[in-house]
Amino acid sequence: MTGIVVAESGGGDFPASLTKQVVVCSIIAAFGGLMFGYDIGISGRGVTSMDDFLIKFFPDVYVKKHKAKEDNYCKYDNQHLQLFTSSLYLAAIVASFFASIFCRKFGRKPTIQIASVFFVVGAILNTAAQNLGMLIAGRLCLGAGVGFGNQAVPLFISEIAPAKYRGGLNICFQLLITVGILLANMINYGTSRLHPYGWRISLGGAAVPAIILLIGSLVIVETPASLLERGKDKEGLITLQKIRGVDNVDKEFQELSVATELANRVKHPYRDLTKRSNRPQLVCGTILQVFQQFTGINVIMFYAPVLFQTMGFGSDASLLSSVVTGLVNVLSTLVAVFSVDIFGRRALLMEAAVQMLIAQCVVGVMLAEYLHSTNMMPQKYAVIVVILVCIFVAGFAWSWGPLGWLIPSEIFPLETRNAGFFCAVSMNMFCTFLIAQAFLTMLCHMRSGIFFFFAAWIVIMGSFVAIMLPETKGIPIDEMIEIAWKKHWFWQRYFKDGNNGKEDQQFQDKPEIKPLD
Ligand SMILES: OC[C@H]1O[C@](O)(CO)[C@@H](O)[C@@H]1O
Repeated sequence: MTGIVVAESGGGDFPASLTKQVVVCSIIAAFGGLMFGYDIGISGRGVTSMDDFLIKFFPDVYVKKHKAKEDNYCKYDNQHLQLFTSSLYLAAIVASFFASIFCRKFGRKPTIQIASVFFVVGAILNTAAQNLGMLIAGRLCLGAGVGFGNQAVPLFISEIAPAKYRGGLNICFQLLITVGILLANMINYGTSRLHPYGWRISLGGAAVPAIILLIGSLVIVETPASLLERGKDKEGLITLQKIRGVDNVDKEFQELSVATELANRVKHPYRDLTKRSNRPQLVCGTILQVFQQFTGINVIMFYAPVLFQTMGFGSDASLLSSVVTGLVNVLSTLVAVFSVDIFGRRALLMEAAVQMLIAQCVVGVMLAEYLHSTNMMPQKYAVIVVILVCIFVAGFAWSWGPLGWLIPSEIFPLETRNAGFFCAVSMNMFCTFLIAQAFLTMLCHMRSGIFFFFAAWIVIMGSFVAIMLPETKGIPIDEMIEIAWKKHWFWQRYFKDGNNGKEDQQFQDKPEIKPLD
């Protein structure tokens, strides 16, 4: 299996202008992120708090919700309801494994096309759903789309972007995820008044970006790296000239060829990944995804309306509050686009950890205080909780959200980058599934204590970053081992053998690249 091939700038003297081709192709591909975000926003934050939807598919929850005496914390504790949200992530884990193989064998473009077909079918099944089976089948299709999309889109964008713009473009994937969540929240707000089929419009809305992605994916280019990886050198050169907008791309093409050649020498990247010298990147890359999810962000993303209703808000106020947090999410992710290369990764992650910790603890205390005694939070305190939730979401959105994807994409050496990135993506999906499946039950049993549970995780992750995570800002990817890992007080011991930590002879000599005629 070959590795991801992302051209490095080396001296940064490749043609670096952002051409129309790159911008258009990136925007089209990023619709994969928008689809992912829309699916996140539509399920937990919307249709599951709509009565018409509950009556049709989850009548038990509907009855419980409207029982005056029912304990607020347990109103929505229903395994089927949670399965509706979390089934998507199970499908995504399985799909992303197959997607990683498909992506290497057939290219990024067909992988994105398959993702969009899954998205369209899933949206149709969900809109037309007559029973729970059909609903879950639709979610599974959407999950398969997420698996294929999330594996291919970040790769696709990274591989066509000029090195200088890769960081910013990479975060645009997360930015579109947040836009998708917000759009879904706004649509939910409108459709919740359309009885009895508003929820069908919400679920059907997913078909619009899916169709745009499907049509758009027919016109995007294949990445030069993927073409080279599959032996189509001439096509790779022509595509590179096309996306850079100049004829002279020799230097970048040469480096790309060297990188491909090196990556192609690795026959078992998954086995390689377990080697001692790859352990630091594997540990940090995957644990960041665990941490990203255990901030508790998806409690807000999936269940904010449920949470706000738990505090005594009406349905409308709950959905509106979700729109507000969704907007904060988008705007704060924009902050990350511009600040990540100025303040660095560690500073953003640590600052946000403190911010999120304070917000979680105060919300926990307020819920414990007011919901315990009255089963209904006074309005002015509920508003404070919404503001605290916004502070929490802002912290997440300019740190753990985008950096959870960016850091794993920049710390692995080329030859294990594909395998390493797959581990990170599937870990993200797995932890998202865990939270989606368990949250409502946890809320019922742990009550306001759930906020302290996530607060404890935030202490752990903040400490991990402070002690264990090297700074990667501004370091060229191919110098990451020398500058970031070998100088780190702890991780340096993994690179003691003096050959860049690579134990194989295969990496000792650089391949010679034959010129193309
Ligand atoms: O913006 C919040 C969203 O971002 C993600 O963490 C993906 O990076 C999702 O799991 C979450 O719902």
